[in-house]
Amino acid sequence: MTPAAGPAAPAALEVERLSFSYGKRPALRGVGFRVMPGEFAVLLGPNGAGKSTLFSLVTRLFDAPAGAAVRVFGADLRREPGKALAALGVVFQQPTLDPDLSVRECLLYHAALHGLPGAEARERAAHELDRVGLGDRAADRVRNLSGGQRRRAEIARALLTRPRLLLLDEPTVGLDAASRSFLLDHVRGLCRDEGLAVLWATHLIDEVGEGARVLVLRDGEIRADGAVHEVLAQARGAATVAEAFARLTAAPEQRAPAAGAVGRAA
Ligand SMILES: Nc1ncnc2c1ncn2[C@@H]1O[C@H](COP(=O)(O)OP(=O)(O)OP(=O)(O)O)[C@@H](O)[C@H]1O
Repeated sequence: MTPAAGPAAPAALEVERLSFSYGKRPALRGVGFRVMPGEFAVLLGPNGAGKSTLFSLVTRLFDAPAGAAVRVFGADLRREPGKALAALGVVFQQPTLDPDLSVRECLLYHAALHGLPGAEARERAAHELDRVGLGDRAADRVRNLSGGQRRRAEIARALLTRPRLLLLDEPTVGLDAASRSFLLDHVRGLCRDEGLAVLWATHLIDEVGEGARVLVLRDGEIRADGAVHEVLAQARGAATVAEAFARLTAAPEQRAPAAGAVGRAA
């Protein structure tokens, strides 16, 4: 499915003038961007760029400072937090499943916290676990699952409440190639087939697939924003995403001057 929104439809996520500091250390500086329904948006940034801080603000773990705006499907996070957060699913960077519970129990507990009636919760849990290939592991304790299986269970859990916007903070860290590609395919399929909007934070360039929207974040600033070909152009005509990322995230003294003086990276 292509992004289904017409011109009047609100963005799934709209962030404006978002700044945040830990004490005197700025982590985000005037960040602004949108993610549209059905869009797979990759928030690409090196360690310390501000990705997790951004997630903490969008999920309201931290309050955004006055002057900033975060809207989820048009609902302002500060004025209508219940409405904004109801549309949101999140997979945090640190795993949050209880290792002593079974996979099914983890999902049902989450569903109960969100007020889903028992029968519906059981049906949705079974459906989501099937979709990530864990239907036959529902009764297993989380501690007996591999890292990749735990991530899949976390995604199944995040989808129980049928969010229209899913945030994933470096969901593939520590996973092997097969597990990474399974997760990417599953989530991209949800964007394409169900119109889910996704913000996928990573520092792994190869997770930017075809058709992705790319937001490059460094030192708390958006350095580039657009489709892959637009980001290559914004990086002074880079040939690859890797080259664009290297240029856009280089320290100031390493940035080559514009106007043709730049050679192609290997
Ligand atoms: N709780 C905190 N207290 C103080 N400084 C923090 C805190 N959390 C993050 N920072 C700082 O804020 C900046 C942004 O960090 P953040 O964790 O948001 O980046 P990130 O892009 O998620 O990095 P990574 O890829 O390493 O997880 C960094 O300079 C970091 O040291």
